[in-house]
Amino acid sequence: MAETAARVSLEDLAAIVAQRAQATTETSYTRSLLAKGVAKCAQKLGEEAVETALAAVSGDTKAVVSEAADLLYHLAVLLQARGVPLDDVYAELGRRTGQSGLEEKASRPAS
Ligand SMILES: N=c1c2ncn([C@@H]3O[C@H](COP(=O)(O)OP(=O)(O)OP(=O)(O)O)[C@@H](O)[C@H]3O)c2ncn1[C@@H]1O[C@H](COP(=O)(O)O)[C@@H](O)[C@H]1O
Repeated sequence: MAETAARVSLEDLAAIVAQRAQATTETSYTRSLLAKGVAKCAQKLGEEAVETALAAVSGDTKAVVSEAADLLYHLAVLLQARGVPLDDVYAELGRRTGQSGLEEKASRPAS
């Protein structure tokens, strides 16, 4: 019988990325990506976002799951590269709870 892989949460992923940031570029994709700097990490995140969006409209549900996993991993790497704790993102999401997205949009300064 096939073994079921453990589930990995965003917190787990952030912890894995923080730990792999200490590895060598020879042994870790995470470390080698971080070594290329924030702009490269941001580019990878953008690519994965586009690939997730394309998968969503393609009708291939397995591809959506796979690309979304890539996207979350690259988000964790970008947050690590910028030194932004995942907890700060959670706090921001919490701050928005109870307010409709339409209210939030209306409260933004005019650009
Ligand atoms: N979740 C992931 C994960 N998702 C995607 N990827 C990598 O992200 C890359 C996706 O980018 P592409 O498809 O564009 O691949 P590519 O063309 O080779 O990428 P580039 O050369 O452009 O950087 C692939 O190399 C994937 O293997 C990941 N790499 C690592 N993790 C996690 O991080 C852990 C540590 O990995 P290492 O840092 O490599 O030890 C792993 O055990 C996983 O838990």
